[in-house]
Amino acid sequence: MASSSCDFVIAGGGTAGLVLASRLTEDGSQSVLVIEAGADQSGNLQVKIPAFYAANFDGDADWNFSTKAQKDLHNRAVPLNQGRGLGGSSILNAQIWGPPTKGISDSWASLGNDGWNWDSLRHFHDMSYTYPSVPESSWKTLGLRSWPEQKDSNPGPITTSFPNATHPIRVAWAETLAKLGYPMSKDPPVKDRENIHVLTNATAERVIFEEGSTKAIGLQYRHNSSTTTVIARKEVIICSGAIQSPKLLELSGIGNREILAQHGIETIVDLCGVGEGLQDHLAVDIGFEAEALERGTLPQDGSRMPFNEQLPINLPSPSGHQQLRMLLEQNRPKQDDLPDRELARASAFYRVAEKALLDPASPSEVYRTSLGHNPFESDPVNGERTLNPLPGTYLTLVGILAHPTSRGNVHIQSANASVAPVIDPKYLSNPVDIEVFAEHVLYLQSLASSPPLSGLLKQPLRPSRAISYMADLEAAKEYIRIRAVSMWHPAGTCAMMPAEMGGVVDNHLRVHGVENLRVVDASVIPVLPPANLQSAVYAVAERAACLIKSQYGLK
Ligand SMILES: Cc1cc2nc3c(=O)[nH]c(=O)nc-3n(C[C@H](O)[C@H](O)[C@H](O)COP(=O)(O)OP(=O)(O)OC[C@H]3O[C@@H](n4cnc5c(N)ncnc54)[C@H](O)[C@@H]3O)c2cc1C
Repeated sequence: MASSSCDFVIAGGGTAGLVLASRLTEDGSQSVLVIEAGADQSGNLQVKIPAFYAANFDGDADWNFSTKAQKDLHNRAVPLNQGRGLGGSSILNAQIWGPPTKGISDSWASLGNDGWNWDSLRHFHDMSYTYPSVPESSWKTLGLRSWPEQKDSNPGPITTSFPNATHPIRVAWAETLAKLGYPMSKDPPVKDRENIHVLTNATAERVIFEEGSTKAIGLQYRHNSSTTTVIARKEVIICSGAIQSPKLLELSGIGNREILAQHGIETIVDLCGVGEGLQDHLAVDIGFEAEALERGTLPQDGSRMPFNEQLPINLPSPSGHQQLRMLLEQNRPKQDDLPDRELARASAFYRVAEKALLDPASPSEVYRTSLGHNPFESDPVNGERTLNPLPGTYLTLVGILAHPTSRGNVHIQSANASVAPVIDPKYLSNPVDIEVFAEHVLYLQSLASSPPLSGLLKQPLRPSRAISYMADLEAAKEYIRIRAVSMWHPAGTCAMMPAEMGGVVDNHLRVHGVENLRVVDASVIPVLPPANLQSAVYAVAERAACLIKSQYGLK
């Protein structure tokens, strides 16, 4: 077993891992090694163009995970694609940017994480991205009431923009802007630094500890069919994502003692929260046939197009709130069902969800439109994975459950690092979720019947599949059970919370009971924001870099 050394070893060159590597190497005296299991896909055009994101599914850039059969989804196993390659899930994702709400950011602090609230995180959101400047004349067409001036924005490395390229006019618009010299998003020039080392196609297998202690001193990884170690002079930082960071901890002897014993792994630290608290956003779509649209506005060939609008919304009717209050009370985690530590964690999460769901100013669902219909999900009736596009033009409305109360887990099923873990999100296991979701999915039909949208859709409404005609809440629930899919936002499996509440890392993202070991990625996010996850992951990684730099006095 050969070995080398550097200051920081990062296990996982994904979204969070690369932010950390980039920030830590701003100090030229520090050396960082990134170990990434996948390849460098930066030359792959399908990775760079948002509309192609699903084209990478099932290939080399995808771990191609699938959940355990989900009882409340008619025993379906749900595909849970995750990015495998430099950039991690950001190389697969649809590049939608949606920073979290203030309420959810503040809830992270309420779970015992000092310093993790909206006021303190806002700076780290700003550090990660720059928003586009939008002239007032365009606010209306973009659905904006107002837009801050760009001079108020920090120049973060990720340049966000509004969707384009779906209509010839928008294409021309983007080309015109480029010709006029407006900047396009560029990768920050980090790759050429001498103190950053990136090893692709290398899989981290376990953290190495000082003999007889709980101090992490390095990482064992597999590269080119041989096993190698690297010594971390300062820290090992696990950034392997919400599905595989808990796996790496368990393989290293950190986790629930009973689970480790089942696989013959010696316990270094008994930490029962590892792999627990798994949460994810479920989504359901209904495609409606469209009419009276100019040729070219919607795709004629049925291909899937990028999402173009996102609208967070609360429950449609006030009577829904009364029922919701009762439902929430009836389904609180109960002492009889759970051991003490699990009850503490489940109750803390539930309180956050209750507050968010009952807050009329907070969205309980996020709605989206997508041009075209959605042929790539499995057919709920015959299970076929790829459906033929339907002739005609379609607009798909998508509903995403913003605050799931159900929690699941992910654990190893073998001590062999090459074996995938068992992923059990327990989708909809808390009855609150299906009730809230069904009400919103029914509301999608009301939205489609409301002007001016109704004027663009064939009336009476003609959904893309017969099964999506929904008469009532019960029909909507059935539709959800056969059709809901993951939005690919797994989080919470190494939650930032005190150990006595079932947390895995402290508010500096250090693993409880271990020296020189941190986790920095979606797994530490204790409660999902109601929107897409990546902006929260970037902010977490930016903050982690700041905490680490300050601990070691780095530039
Ligand atoms: C298909 C898809 C679409 C999405 N769309 C959006 C969207 O439009 N907007 C949005 O905001 N969010 C979206 N997301 C979510 C977002 O991309 C993720 O939440 C975010 O990228 C997670 O970042 P991370 O750093 O936690 O993990 P990742 O970015 O997944 O990084 C983990 C990295 O660790 C590597 N790794 C794992 N195990 C090992 C090991 N043992 N050794 C070495 N390397 C290892 C992986 O290969 C990967 O590169 C999407 C996600 C997916 C999968």
